[in-house]
Amino acid sequence: MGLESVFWAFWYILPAYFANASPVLVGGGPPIDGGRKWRDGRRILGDGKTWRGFIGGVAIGTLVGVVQYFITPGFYGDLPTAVKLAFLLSFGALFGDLVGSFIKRRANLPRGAPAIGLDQLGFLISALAFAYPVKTLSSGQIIFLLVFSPFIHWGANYFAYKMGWKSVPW
Ligand SMILES: CC(C)=CCC/C(C)=C/CC/C(C)=C/CC/C(C)=C/COC[C@@H](COP(=O)(O)O)OC/C=C(\C)CC/C=C(\C)CC/C=C(\C)CCC=C(C)C
Ligand SMILES: Nc1ccn([C@@H]2O[C@H](COP(=O)(O)OP(=O)(O)OP(=O)(O)O)[C@@H](O)[C@H]2O)c(=O)n1
Ligand SMILES: [Mg+2]
Repeated sequence: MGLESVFWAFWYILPAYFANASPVLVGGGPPIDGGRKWRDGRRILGDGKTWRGFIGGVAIGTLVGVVQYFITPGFYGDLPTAVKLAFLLSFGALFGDLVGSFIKRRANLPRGAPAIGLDQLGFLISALAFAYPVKTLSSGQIIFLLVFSPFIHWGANYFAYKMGWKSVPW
């Protein structure tokens, strides 16, 4: 795959990356599940999934898309398309993150426990699925993102851990 095609794949997915990373810095406050438990007696989502993180992440991811529009207008077509795409990528990423936590809680994993695969790819697959109707990538670009995103995710988490933003490096 050409370098240019790799660049556009990252450019496309950037709002989802920002949406996923932002809650670490802007999250906190009341949890989305309101502290409620599922029928198995464990939390529905857990204290790691908050309204502030979710809404803040969607807002930051969407804003990133707007900034991207002004840098490369041709990539999106027009501003409403850029907003729609960035919103769907961001919402999709954080929705996928919630589904991941739901699955982790059902598997009896405590908040913050690593779930290899789910943690690195859940948000990405969900973001790609939500954004699909507006604009999508070639299958080669999607495979590229699926292969390389886990490394970037691990790198970003390690960085956030070293910065003291996260208590665990995953
Ligand atoms: C403006 C505000 C308030 C926040 C901006 C948030 C921010 C700093 C965004 C950076 C966006 C970005 C390009 C992130 C990397 C991509 C990515 C996949 C991030 C996934 O987020 C992981 C996140 C939460 O983990 P979770 O899925 O378990 O919930 O981890 C939090 C990480 C950060 C807040 C720090 C972001 C990291 C950097 C700015 C450094 C990035 C370092 C690398 C990409 C290292 C590359 C390493 C390799 C191996 C190539
Ligand atoms: N919707 C969200 C998502 C994340 N966060 C914040 O970002 C941190 C890291 O996110 P993540 O790794 O996804 O959560 P975990 O704490 O690991 O919880 P889980 O085991 O459910 O993944 C969380 O602890 C929380 O402080 C948040 O406030 N709201
Ligand atoms: Mg985690």
